[in-house]
Amino acid sequence: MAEAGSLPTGFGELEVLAVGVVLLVEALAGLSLNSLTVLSFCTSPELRTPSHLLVLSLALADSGVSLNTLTGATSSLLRRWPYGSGGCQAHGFQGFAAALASICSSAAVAWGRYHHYCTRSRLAWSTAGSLVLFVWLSSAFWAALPLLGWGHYDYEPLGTCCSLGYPRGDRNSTSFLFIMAFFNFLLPLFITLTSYRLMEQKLRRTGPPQVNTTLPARTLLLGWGPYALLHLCAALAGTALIPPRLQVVPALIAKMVPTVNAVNYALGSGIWQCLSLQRSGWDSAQRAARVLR
Ligand SMILES: CC1=C(/C=C/C(C)=C/C=C/C(C)=C/C=O)C(C)(C)CCC1
Repeated sequence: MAEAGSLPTGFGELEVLAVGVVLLVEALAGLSLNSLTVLSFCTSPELRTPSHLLVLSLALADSGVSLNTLTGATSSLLRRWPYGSGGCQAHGFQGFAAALASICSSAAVAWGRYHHYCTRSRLAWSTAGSLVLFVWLSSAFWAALPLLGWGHYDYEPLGTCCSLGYPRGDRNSTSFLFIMAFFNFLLPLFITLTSYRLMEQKLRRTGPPQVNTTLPARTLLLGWGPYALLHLCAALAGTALIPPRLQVVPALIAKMVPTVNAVNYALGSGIWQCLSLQRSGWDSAQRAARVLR
């Protein structure tokens, strides 16, 4: 990690500043859009349905990713990590748990939509609730393992954020990477792809589908795939051949996912519209009250 006030090796002054600014923009966009989604749920009773519960879980996970990004942005702008090694472990755990919850919640939303459009039965509260509980417990479980010695958390190349450390070429971290990636990336990606593919086939007969069936899987693949690729390269060949500047890119791409998700899921399923409809409802009620006074 960089000493206080000095630049991390491989980075210039302007680059550290640029990464800090990009992280700040990503964090603020992700936090504000996902807070809007959470606010819509709190204020609109019509959104309190089992399928929307899955979207709420995704918005909460994405808010967690954005909050983690905000910490990374502020320390990048400070050019040092001010919270010590305990803070690094806590930051790594929080960001990784939120990232896994986001990936798995996307798969849960995809399955929920498949259930909604392709089966005749309604999604029950107990099913949606158990799914959300499972997603969060499983994410916390996988994110706790590096704290317990399987895998590890470490500083990212810039030295101002912490995340899952690269495999060190030993069996411990390599086995963690492959098993974790199977359950938390490949499996959710498969569920997402299959659910939307089946939905497309079914809905093609009844007209164009009402939801975007390609963007969620693409977001998972393009948003989190570079992280997976970087760690895979590190496991197979080490990081000596990957320039530090290139190692920062997957994190910058992944931290854009909360914003893309908020726009796709909330806008696509009319969640923010509920908020604006309710506002206009309040406005007209207030206007009516003023007329009556
Ligand atoms: C290695 C690896 C992954 C790593 C994810 C990480 C390291 C996420 C960290 C996210 C953070 C810190 C977000 C903060 O805002 C994935 C994508 C699960 C896919 C499988 C391989």
